[in-house]
Amino acid sequence: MAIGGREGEQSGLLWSGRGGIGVCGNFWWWGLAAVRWSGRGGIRVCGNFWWWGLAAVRWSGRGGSGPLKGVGGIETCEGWGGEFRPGGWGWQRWLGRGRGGFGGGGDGDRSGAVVVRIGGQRERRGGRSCGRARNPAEKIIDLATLTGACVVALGPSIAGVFTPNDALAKEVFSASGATGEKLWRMPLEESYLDSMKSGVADMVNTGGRQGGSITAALFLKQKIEGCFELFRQQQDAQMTVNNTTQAQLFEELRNLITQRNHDQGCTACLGWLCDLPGLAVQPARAGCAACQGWLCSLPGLATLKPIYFEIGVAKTKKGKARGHFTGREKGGGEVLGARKEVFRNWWLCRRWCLVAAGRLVALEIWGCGSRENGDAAVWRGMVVEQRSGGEAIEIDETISSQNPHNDDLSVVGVTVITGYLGAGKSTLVNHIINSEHGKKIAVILNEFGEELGVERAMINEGDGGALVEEWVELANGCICCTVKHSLVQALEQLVQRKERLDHILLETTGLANPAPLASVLWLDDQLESSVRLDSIITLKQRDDSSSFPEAYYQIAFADIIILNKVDLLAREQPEGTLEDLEKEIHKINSLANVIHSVRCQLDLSKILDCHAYDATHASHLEALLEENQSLSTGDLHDASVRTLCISEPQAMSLDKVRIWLEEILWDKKGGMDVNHCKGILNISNSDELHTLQAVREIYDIVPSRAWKKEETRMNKIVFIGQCLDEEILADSCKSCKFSAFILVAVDLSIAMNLCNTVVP
Ligand SMILES: Nc1nc2c(ncn2[C@@H]2O[C@H](COP(=O)(O)OP(=O)(O)OP(=O)(O)O)[C@@H](O)[C@H]2O)c(=O)[nH]1
Repeated sequence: MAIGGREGEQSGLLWSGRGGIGVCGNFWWWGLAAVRWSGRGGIRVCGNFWWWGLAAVRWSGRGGSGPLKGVGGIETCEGWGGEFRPGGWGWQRWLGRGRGGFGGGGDGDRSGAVVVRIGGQRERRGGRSCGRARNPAEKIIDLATLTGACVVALGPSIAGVFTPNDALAKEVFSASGATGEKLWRMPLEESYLDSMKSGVADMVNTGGRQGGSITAALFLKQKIEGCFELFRQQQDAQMTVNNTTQAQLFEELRNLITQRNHDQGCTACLGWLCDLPGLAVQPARAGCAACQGWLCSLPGLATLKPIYFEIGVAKTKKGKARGHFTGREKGGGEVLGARKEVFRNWWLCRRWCLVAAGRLVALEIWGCGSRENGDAAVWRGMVVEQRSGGEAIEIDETISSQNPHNDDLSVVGVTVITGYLGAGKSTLVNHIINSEHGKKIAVILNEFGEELGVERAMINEGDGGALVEEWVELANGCICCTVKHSLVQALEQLVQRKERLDHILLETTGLANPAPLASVLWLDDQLESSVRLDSIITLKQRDDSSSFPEAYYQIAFADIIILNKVDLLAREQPEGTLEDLEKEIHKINSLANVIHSVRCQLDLSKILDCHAYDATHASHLEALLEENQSLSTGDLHDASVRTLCISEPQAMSLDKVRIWLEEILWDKKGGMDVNHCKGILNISNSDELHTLQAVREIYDIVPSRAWKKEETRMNKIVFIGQCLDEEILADSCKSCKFSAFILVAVDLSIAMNLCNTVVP
């Protein structure tokens, strides 16, 4: 995107690309071999500058005397991408959308807008603080995969170019002519913006499948425009700090850190971004520059209070100062278990990304976690590092602030009740609310418009309706697609009630696919959300034919399957039918607990408070995996949904497991489509058994308990999905074995050639 410069100003060029933890963290740590599909833009930019040596980068933004022309900005999207947050995908889970999405929509990569936006601002700030480049970058080239839609349109060898600026297009095309890189100019069809209207965010981040790369580009354009004008106005006001010495700047940062009011920032940045001069593009109360209020207005996300986290500073052999993860809480004890892993990974990622930027930089580490006493907390540490290898300064003020919203941390379990048409969902809801359990239960019903009120009428809520604390009807669409936002709002209202609920039942339509619901409800423990996904229950009856794909998915994602109407089965086909049905279910999902019932009359302890997605629930998971030891693996190339179990005795590297899983879950390695996945892992250098859970592309690996002495340490993973290939899974799994050697491969890209050719 080109941003028009001021009169008389020499223009700078900013290369921008999105990076996330799956990308940059692994990338810098494990080498380029770990590059993920998503976020490659960031990698391209990193790669260019890394290849030539960071010393070559001139942050003046005008080429200067360095061999590279331009400025590289790898912006790491926190909050909206979820990738940088402790716990990995937690934020996305809440948002319930794809990678990097921060408007209300399905696809990711649009966070490039924020990348470009903040990147542009930071470059300006970087220039200012170094006292060199007073001009901002006037041209920005954002390298983005645009969710891959451009590859669908143009194939793998031609890159699409979107810009409203003909001069910049000409420049880029002349560079492409010189380098032999193939580019094709794509239209920015403004009328497509109509498909991106949102009732929740300022716009959705995707217009759907059609014209996917165009709507992605429009989204970027939309977000960038206006921002720079605002920034320019602010910059004028802030020029006074241009000549600030570095010592003053440290002081300035230190003051900002200690003085700011964290209640003003959102949980994406806790005011860090919005308070820094030049980054506050809008008032903090409306959200900071990182999320524009989108994250902080979501339920459950504005409930964290910050505390301080210790970062050590050491000198490298070359005398360069570098911060390092100490594993200690400031003034407190050791950070343990899941949090330690989470923070360590996050730290690695953040450190590398920002140090790689090679300028005066504030390194920051923060994240969400539970303290042992149950308080919600955000951990924060900060190191300010000098650009050219000078002394590092550790800022050691402890930051603490009270959180007014976080008095009650009890979490309400949500049971999703799904099942094909007429399978008995309402019968089960009826049974639950009419049973003796002493719980305050709310029911969320999802109905299509024409059925409005019918479902509710069919449920007998006792005399005067006293048995149900709250009814919420989500009409006019299926909960897994069109009314997902209403679901979030409904949950928010329910958990904010004065009187706490004990449980929420969510009855879907017969055609719902539970996967998107799981991604909305399955939250990170660290996020301290007020709701948690307790389990997905699927009602199954004999007549649910396998020819209905929804019925397949409902079984594949289920934690509990109620084989209902067994009275009819016994009456109509007494011999062997029940066993056959059970076998059929187990072929699809051998991890689910199958319960037989007549009119859903069953023991509630088997279906409520199952904690199927909790990190602490390892024993149940282990038992399930034990039963799956002898799974049949025949007939594996069949496209139907089925279960496959692989095991590997040797310890695995956690980072490699993540890379491996992401290739399977995100990139669909070997054409496999994994719906659901559970496992226990033997992680190298750890005495704890780790559990793995995945629903679609969302996954979680957490340490669960210490390995027992008498136990044989083992990795065992069960996959449920389509086109599963045991050979590919087992072979590729071997690549996760812990090894001290790392292969680093360097990928030269289109961006690399262009970067050296485009004259800013
Ligand atoms: N014989 C028999 N009938 C049952 C059983 N369970 C439910 N039914 C009946 O099956 C019919 C459908 O049950 P519902 O609970 O309404 O099923 P549902 O899944 O909510 O249906 P939809 O919302 O239309 O998808 C009702 O007439 C129930 O009385 C059972 O175990 N045996």
